[in-house]
Amino acid sequence: MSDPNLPDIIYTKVDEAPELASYSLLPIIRSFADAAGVSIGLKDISLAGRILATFPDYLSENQRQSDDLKDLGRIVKEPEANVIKLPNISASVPQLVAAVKELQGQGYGIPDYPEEPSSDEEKEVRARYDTIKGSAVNPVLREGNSDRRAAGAVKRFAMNNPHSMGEWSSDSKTRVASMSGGDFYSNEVSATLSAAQAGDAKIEHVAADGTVTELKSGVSFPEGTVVDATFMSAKKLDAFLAEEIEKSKEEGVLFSLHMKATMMKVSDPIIFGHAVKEFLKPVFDKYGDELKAAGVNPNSGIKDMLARLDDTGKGDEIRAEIDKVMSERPPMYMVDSGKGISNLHVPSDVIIDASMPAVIRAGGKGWGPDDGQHDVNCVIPDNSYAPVYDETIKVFKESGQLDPTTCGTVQNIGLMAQKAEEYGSHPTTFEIPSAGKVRLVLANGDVLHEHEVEAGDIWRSASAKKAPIEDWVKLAIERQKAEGCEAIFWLDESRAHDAELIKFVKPILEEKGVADKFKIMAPREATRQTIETIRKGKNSIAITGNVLRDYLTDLFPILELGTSAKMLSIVKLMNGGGLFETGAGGSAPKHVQQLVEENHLRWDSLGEFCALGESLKFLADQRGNEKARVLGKAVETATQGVLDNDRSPSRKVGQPDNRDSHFWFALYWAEALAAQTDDADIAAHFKPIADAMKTNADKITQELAEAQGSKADIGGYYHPDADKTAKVMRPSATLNDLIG
Ligand SMILES: NC(=O)C1=CN([C@@H]2O[C@H](COP(=O)(O)OP(=O)(O)OC[C@H]3O[C@@H](n4cnc5c(N)ncnc54)[C@H](OP(=O)(O)O)[C@@H]3O)[C@@H](O)[C@H]2O)C=CC1
Ligand SMILES: O=C(O)CCC(=O)C(=O)O
Ligand SMILES: [Mg+2]
Repeated sequence: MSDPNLPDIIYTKVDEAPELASYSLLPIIRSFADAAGVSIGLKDISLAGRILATFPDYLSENQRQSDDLKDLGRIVKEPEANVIKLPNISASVPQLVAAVKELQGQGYGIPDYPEEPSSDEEKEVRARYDTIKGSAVNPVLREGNSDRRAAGAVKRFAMNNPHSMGEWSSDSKTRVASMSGGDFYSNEVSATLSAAQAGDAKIEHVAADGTVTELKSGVSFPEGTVVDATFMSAKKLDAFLAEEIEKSKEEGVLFSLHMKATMMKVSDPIIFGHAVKEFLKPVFDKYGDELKAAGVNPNSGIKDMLARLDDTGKGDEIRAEIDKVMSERPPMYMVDSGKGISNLHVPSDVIIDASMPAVIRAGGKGWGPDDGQHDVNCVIPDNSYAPVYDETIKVFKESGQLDPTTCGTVQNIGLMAQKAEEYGSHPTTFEIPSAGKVRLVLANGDVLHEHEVEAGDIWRSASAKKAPIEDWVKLAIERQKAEGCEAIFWLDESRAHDAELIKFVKPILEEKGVADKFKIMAPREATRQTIETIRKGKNSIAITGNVLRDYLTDLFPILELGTSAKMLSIVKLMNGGGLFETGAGGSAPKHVQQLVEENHLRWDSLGEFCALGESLKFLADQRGNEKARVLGKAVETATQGVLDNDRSPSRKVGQPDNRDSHFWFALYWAEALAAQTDDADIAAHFKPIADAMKTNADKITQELAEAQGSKADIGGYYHPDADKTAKVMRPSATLNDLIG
């Protein structure tokens, strides 16, 4: 083994709801694994943890913490890697700023986040914070492509216990709006590099007067890399937004914007900022200078803007103007209508992968400022992937919503390894300072791509390396072979990047003699075809690029299972290790609020159970650890037990929650271990534990129930107090004794 100190399995410390759940679940996992000699390590990839690890020079000795993300980034490249990754916060600027403030309040002397860095020191601090911002963990850990699907048992359970689905009617006014040109889709160019073109490339801006400014150098492109470049025109974006705001009003629907400001951390907050400015245009026209002087950055949303109004010296006047403009605008899609939090308040509140499926599942309805449900104009400016939602909505209007009791399932094989596609585009995305050209110059001096741009345009280059692309096609072939069902490469031959990928895909399929088993279809056509397939009760495999991986693994699970939390999410690391992600959803901030207010945690850990089972099985296969196999098989039985006996958490206070589901999981796990005959020692160890858990089941669930109903103090949001949180999340003394 390359690293003798590597634990058998590494679990991850994260944020928000999944981290709260870990306080209860991880002690159970550790105690069971320990009995079978399987070691479980822990690495901190939480937002707060990453901030502290980035600023050791600002902290006292005992406050410092190791850079676990860096360690993990190394570990996932080792063949023995076996990591269970829970979802962490991909922080928007407001989230990052809030986390910094909380840590400062706890006595950590870290610097403020410089919104507009001017001195060298501020620029250095800002550069460090920029490494923490947005999707900063996944691109590092995902050194493999993605395989996401619902386990058979989970899908069967959903068919027998369907979630509610809103009804779609053919006269719904809900629709998707995208730009008619000038977007990333229409400006994209792409090429695959030859050996002569490989090496370190650079990106340059050439101003109208010929001045050349280097935007980025040392962008490493090995031979065979697919290199794209594209831009979104700021002018066309603004005109489009203005038109859609007007149209929403005329059509009597809610205005909504769906972006991925967290994962697409450079481009999407800028697009979000354009929407804020356009929606409040009269305010910015009138008070632009004052707002700028007060540090208002539209990319951070209306909430941040409101908080800074008093610093303008014209707080009341501007507030009145905002209210006036809002009353003239179409009603906005709300995040929390009760608290007046709109779609444009915080860039990370409405995240497209979760938000669009929610609208679609609800029959095309969103919440308006009047606390009522209405049809929505779903604005998704770029056309690269918007057609998926547009077509889903069209199909549902034509022939109704899906029936979860009969529909088949959509699995996904997603290209994401080694920062493929948009994941690697953050350092090569720029808001253009002045009109001119942007060009991408290769190591040999070739100008590979060039665009005429104007000030404010958003230019970006993304790339995908050859080895990950080939690995992705092979993974798709394996999966199709295992399932024998329809398999579609969601690639659009009229899109530059996709056309390059198709040049890789076709020869591999031919060479392996499986070309007849696969279709290649543009996202819109693939959406229709796939929905038709699953409507007939059959299954389909969607083989997609990185962004569609993200979108589809929320969209279809939310329609089929009611949530993406129940997905099995496996990343076969390219160097041989395994990364087992828990579910396909996020970190559910709403769930934390509920815990703090009424001590009920509705987070469903089914994703964690599935990942644990896979991780243990992988340990057994990879290293011949037969005790891990015994543990892993029993995890599957326990997961089935949680489903069969309806032990998943409920949404309402006073009913069993996340902690109850962990107790039942532990009981079923112990029973399965006691009952198995592959390892007598393990059976003997767990027999008394299983018996004691069963005998005390009433007492334990009683103790858990008594904890609910009042406020819970966990001593922080981004950096909760470990002792307080453990106390809240482990309220049953009887269970704690049994776990030991
Ligand atoms: N690191 C990662 O892999 C990912 C991180 N994120 C991050 O997570 C944060 C929140 O993202 P958001 O888009 O709101 O998505 P979430 O998936 O956290 O939340 C959307 C909704 O999904 C439901 N949900 C998700 N997971 C579970 C679960 N385990 N049990 C029960 N219900 C669940 C909840 O619905 P309800 O409230 O109706 O119960 C929740 O409110 C952001 O910071 C984002 O960047 C997002 C995706 C992946
Ligand atoms: O990397 C991110 O920020 C989000 C990832 C995500 O949503 C997903 O993988 O489903
Ligand atoms: Mg996602």
